[in-house]
Amino acid sequence: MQLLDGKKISNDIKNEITVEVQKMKDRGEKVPHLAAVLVGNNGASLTYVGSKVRSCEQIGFESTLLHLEDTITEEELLVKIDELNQNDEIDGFIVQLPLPKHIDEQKILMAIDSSKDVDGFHPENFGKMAMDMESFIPATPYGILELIERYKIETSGKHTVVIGRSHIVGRPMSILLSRKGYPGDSTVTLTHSRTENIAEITRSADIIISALGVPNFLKGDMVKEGVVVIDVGITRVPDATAEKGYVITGDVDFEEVSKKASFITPVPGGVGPMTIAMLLKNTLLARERRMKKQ
Ligand SMILES: Nc1nc(=O)c2c([nH]1)NC[C@@H]1CN(c3ccc(C(=O)N[C@@H](CCC(=O)O)C(=O)O)cc3)C=[N+]21
Repeated sequence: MQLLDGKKISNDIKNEITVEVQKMKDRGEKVPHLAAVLVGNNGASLTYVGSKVRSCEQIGFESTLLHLEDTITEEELLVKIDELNQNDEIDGFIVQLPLPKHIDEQKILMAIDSSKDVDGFHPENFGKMAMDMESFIPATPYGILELIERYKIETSGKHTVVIGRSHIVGRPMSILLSRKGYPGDSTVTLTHSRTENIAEITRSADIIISALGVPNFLKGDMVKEGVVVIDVGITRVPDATAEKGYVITGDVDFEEVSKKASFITPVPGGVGPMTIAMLLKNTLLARERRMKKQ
């Protein structure tokens, strides 16, 4: 069994981006600028947005954090988004999800200028991705593609089983791995909460990507020998003995499944850090594309 070391690969990618930023500086060009919009004080969201901003500083990007009260109205938030759309200093921005219940998430995502949508959540980017056109690929699926490539995992003709049909991970992942060329050409099965006999399906999988959010869902008897397992789950499970009062737990029973897997991601240290690295990569791409247009 070999670990798919997201921590290490994400650091490699950050170092590669740092080199590109330095070249931009040397040429006297503007460096990439990422803005993050955070509404309210959700604990996990604060952690993630914090590490996005810190990563920007590490690699030499400019960053702006727009931290808004959870009492903000949808209309007021739309005004903030339009300001970011218009602001020429900002190359890309994200609106951290989930949003408070009184705000229509779809309406907000639709308001983001697609050329600054470094999360790749706007339907224009989703459609372009599905049609192999230039777009922003959502950071988590993009990070999984990078892991597959950098560990040279064969995908052509393989049976890939995706668990979970979210717009952010499962659905785009199923499209990306069935595209022509590498890392694609997979025969993809997209499974979800209504899937019957899921263990029968996962047992026939060469590659399993689980983005369900149910701790320790995938057990040893649900996979075949030699399977490649990518665990996107990151649930905070309360644990009084843990330093922070919780442990981050994946969808995969690592203890059992790692005994049969050829490759497997750890949680934490797998897909999570890759998500952040690919958000930075998308921001670099946004800057480069904007510069070309000028
Ligand atoms: N607009 C938007 N874009 C997102 O990309 C987005 C979002 N909303 N909402 C929430 C999810 C989740 N997400 C993670 C990013 C990093 C880690 C990460 O670095 N995880 C570490 C552990 C971090 C910890 O201590 O919790 C790891 O797995 O090793 C996890 C999850 C981005 N998301």
